[in-house]
Amino acid sequence: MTLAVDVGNTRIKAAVFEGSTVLENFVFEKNELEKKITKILDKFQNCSDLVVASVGNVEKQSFLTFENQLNIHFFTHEDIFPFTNKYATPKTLGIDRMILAAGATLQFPKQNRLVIDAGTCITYDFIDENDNYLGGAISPGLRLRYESLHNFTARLPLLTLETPDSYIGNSTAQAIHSGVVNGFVYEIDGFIDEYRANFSNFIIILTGGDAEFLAKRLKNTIFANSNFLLESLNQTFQYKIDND
Ligand SMILES: Nc1ncnc2c1ncn2[C@@H]1O[C@H](COP(=O)(O)OP(=O)(O)OP(=O)(O)O)[C@@H](O)[C@H]1O
Ligand SMILES: CC(C)(CO)[C@@H](O)C(=O)NCCC(=O)O
Ligand SMILES: [K+]
Repeated sequence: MTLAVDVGNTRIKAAVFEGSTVLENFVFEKNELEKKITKILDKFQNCSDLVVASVGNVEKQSFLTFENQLNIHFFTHEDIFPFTNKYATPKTLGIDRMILAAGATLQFPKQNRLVIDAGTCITYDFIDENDNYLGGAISPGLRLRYESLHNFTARLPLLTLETPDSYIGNSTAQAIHSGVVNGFVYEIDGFIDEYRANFSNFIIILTGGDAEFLAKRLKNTIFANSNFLLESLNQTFQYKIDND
């Protein structure tokens, strides 16, 4: 059994895997890390490996208390990945994006792949059919958009996610919901159209905290898998064991 842990910018997500099957999913805050992992390992005593991808400010040291219980693998740029990294600044590429790209490469061999992760930030990652990771885009996520409108203005209230009535927002609240939600959807549909115009034979993977909300609203029909990062972590770890 493997415990996969994804330390995002907002919260932590984890899953226990038996082979490629998820036994249970967990979501928690950074200050609960040690307590929650202790509880998970109490429940799943057959866990032999703990694998981590962290883009938050949680470092490897935070997991060392579990070192006598199981093997810990904290993914870094030094690991072996199933794609060729063509990013001009490979060392600054987020480890979450590398894991997503690895998962896409392993799960969908020999085709063009676009991974869209709608989390704190929206990230776009493109891996071509020859397994070259080319890059993509980073933009503010849904909640970040609501918060920035409020934080950087005097008069805009802090709202929480709501489906707008129309693209023509007829009040401050509706104008904000339209700007944030419709803007978000138009952005993603726009990117997908651009990729479709330039590449054939490609698959889109949509994941992240806002994936399900988003999937229903896109003009392009794509399948959402909120667990894709955790599944990819588990798979990339297996790939590492097989290829190291
Ligand atoms: N309980 C929740 N807490 C925070 N965000 C949530 C929650 N439920 C849904 N969301 C949505 O999820 C988005 C954040 O996504 P996610 O949880 O994947 O981010 P994250 O933990 O920072 O991970 P990453 O850094 O990998 O994006 C927010 O834009 C928000 O709209
Ligand atoms: C973009 C985020 C914040 C998304 O989680 C993360 O992947 C990150 O911190 N990336 C570093 C910059 C880059 O990927 O080029
Ligand atoms: K993200």
